[in-house]
Amino acid sequence: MKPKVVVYKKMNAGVLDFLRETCEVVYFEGLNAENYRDFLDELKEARGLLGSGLAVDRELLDHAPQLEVVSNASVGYDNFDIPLLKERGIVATNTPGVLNETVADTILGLILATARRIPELDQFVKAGQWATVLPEEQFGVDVHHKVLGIIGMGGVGTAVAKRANLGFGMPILYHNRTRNEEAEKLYGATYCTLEELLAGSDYVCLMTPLNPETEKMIGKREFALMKKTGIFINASRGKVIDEAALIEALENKEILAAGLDVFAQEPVEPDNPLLSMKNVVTLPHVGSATSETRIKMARLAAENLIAGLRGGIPPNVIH
Ligand SMILES: NC(=O)C1=CN([C@@H]2O[C@H](COP(=O)(O)OP(=O)(O)OC[C@H]3O[C@@H](n4cnc5c(N)ncnc54)[C@H](OP(=O)(O)O)[C@@H]3O)[C@@H](O)[C@H]2O)C=CC1
Ligand SMILES: O=CC(=O)O
Repeated sequence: MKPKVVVYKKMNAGVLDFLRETCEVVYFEGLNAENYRDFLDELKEARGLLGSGLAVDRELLDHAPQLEVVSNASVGYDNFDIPLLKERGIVATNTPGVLNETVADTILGLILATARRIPELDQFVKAGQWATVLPEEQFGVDVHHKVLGIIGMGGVGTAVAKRANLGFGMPILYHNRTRNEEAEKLYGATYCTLEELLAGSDYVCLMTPLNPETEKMIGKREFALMKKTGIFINASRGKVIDEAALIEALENKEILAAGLDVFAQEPVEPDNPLLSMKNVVTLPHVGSATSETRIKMARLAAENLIAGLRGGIPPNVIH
């Protein structure tokens, strides 16, 4: 008998067919108030769960007594209660690697858009306000050859360093808990403390996972350490920063601008002060959102799920 798996996120048809070769798939294109009860009912006999973003915690797991594998179609797994999954012997997996280049493209887009004020000037032109040669107050700042600090030089961080260093001639500072020799050798990245990075960078790019150790790791003290001309970029998770402290730093002109793909609450509340700041460029958590990359992530998530259900060690098991 094929193992029953529940997919709770819109999936590419080819990936669903691939899953159906070995599994009985119950498919929810998305979860909402109407179908959530049915979803919980389906979990009763599910041996696998595949999607992203849903809190896989005690409340959910209590509805899923047969669960063997939870597979995220994302690299971040802050939605998983890892200690509880371990306690229950449930294998957890994610999708690192396949999205690095796409997310790095998005981050370079945020850096350029913020520094050169592209969305703001786009609005200015479209509103018919371009009447004369632009005054200096509307100029941007250079990106090329400025110092980029990367907090979290992992898969995505290294792909950002490659673009910034080889393409834009940017010297790279980075901070991790451990050294990244590849980034040092290939992109001349210099390892430093968090404080040295914040004080020495023109652009600070945050790319760590969200976990109890990193939650609010960037707050009032850290923004105060940045240059007044510094630009802050976050594509990790909104809760890795103290969002109120970022708002304050921008309001008090302690930093110049910010580019954000992620927020403490998603979708972001319409009255969040960040949304009314001209010097803040926002995206709706789309770091990896190209069709090509999302298919690769879905396929990898499906492969992880199947490997786990077969009793093997999936390629991307979370330890
Ligand atoms: N906006 C989007 O669409 C996307 C967001 N993400 C987010 O970005 C995160 C990173 O992705 P990815 O690069 O693939 O992950 P990796 O695991 O490859 O890299 C994470 C890096 O963060 C460092 N790190 C972890 N903990 C700390 C800490 N306490 N202090 C300093 N550095 C730390 C790690 O180094 P070390 O262990 O040595 O400290 C590592 O270099 C994901 O977990 C996800 O939350 C990822 C992809 C897309
Ligand atoms: O946010 C996206 C991810 O893959 O993590």
